[in-house]
Amino acid sequence: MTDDARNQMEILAGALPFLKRYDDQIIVVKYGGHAMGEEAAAARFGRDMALLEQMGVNPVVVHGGGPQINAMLKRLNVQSTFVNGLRVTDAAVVDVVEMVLSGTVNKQVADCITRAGAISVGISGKDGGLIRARKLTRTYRDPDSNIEKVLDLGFVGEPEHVDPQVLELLIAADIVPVVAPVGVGADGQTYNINADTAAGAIAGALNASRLLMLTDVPGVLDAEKKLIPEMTVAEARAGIAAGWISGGMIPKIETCIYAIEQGVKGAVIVDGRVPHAVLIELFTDGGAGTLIRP
Ligand SMILES: Nc1ncnc2c1ncn2[C@@H]1O[C@H](COP(=O)(O)OP(=O)(O)O)[C@@H](O)[C@H]1O
Ligand SMILES: CC(=O)N[C@@H](CCC(=O)OP(=O)(O)O)C(=O)O
Repeated sequence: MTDDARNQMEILAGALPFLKRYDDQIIVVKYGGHAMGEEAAAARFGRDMALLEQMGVNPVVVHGGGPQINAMLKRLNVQSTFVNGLRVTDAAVVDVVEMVLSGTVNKQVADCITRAGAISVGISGKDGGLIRARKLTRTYRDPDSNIEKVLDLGFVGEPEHVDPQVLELLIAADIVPVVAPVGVGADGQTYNINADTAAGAIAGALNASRLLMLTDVPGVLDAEKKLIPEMTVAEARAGIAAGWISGGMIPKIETCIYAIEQGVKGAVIVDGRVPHAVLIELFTDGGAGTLIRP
């Protein structure tokens, strides 16, 4: 037997306790638009999801697509801005968001997993009554008048109710579900939901054992830009208040906190650019990225 073969078998044997831990468990993976990157990375992600399924773990993918939406808005000459990491979404923008997320991106992600040998089906939060949404209302304190005001982000939604039945049916049939973060209101209005928020709500409704947030940074970085391997909910909240956690990292951290409060056992922010980041996180002692804990 060669050294390579022996190493391979050692790695496989080392993964055994972790395989037992995650056997038949649901792992929700948020696959960010920035993490999708080039074709080779997407193919690798597809293979990792197919491998998890083969190992008896049940991955559920919730994807983003912020950069992909930006590119399409630019092509169509439609303007949009962000406030606290959320896209201000008017009627024209929501049409493009739905087209890109539920269309191109959703099908691409499911296809990567299917081509890697699993069966994957892409749906949006509008399918099977998965995500009923309501308009997101946020308040902020106006610095000039010091008065609390309502922030209107247009058709940005938040999950009001998640019915995981359609996902449970797919999981029971050994199909890997891929979800686009688009929801529908009681009145039929389509809402643009931040993908992190959607992933957290789905992880909570499915009682997932892990929520993994794949992005394009090594994890949460401190004020000196050093990776924080582990942080408490209180420390994360302090980082947002102090401002060294900002932009797109805010909905990510808030989602991790929400998921933990819903009973998800661990929420981790992982660098999706690192090859096999999900497998390293799940099947090694050291893990990867930043673990948020109660
Ligand atoms: N403390 C922090 N640690 C790491 N990233 C941060 C932090 N504060 C803000 N960010 C920003 O958050 C971004 C990740 O969020 P986002 O761009 O929305 O990712 P995704 O598209 O993967 O959801 C990083 O690229 C970084 O610019
Ligand atoms: C309300 C809101 O901001 N929605 C996001 C949905 C996509 C997303 O979250 O994509 P990433 O995970 O790649 O950032 C948006 O319009 O960009």
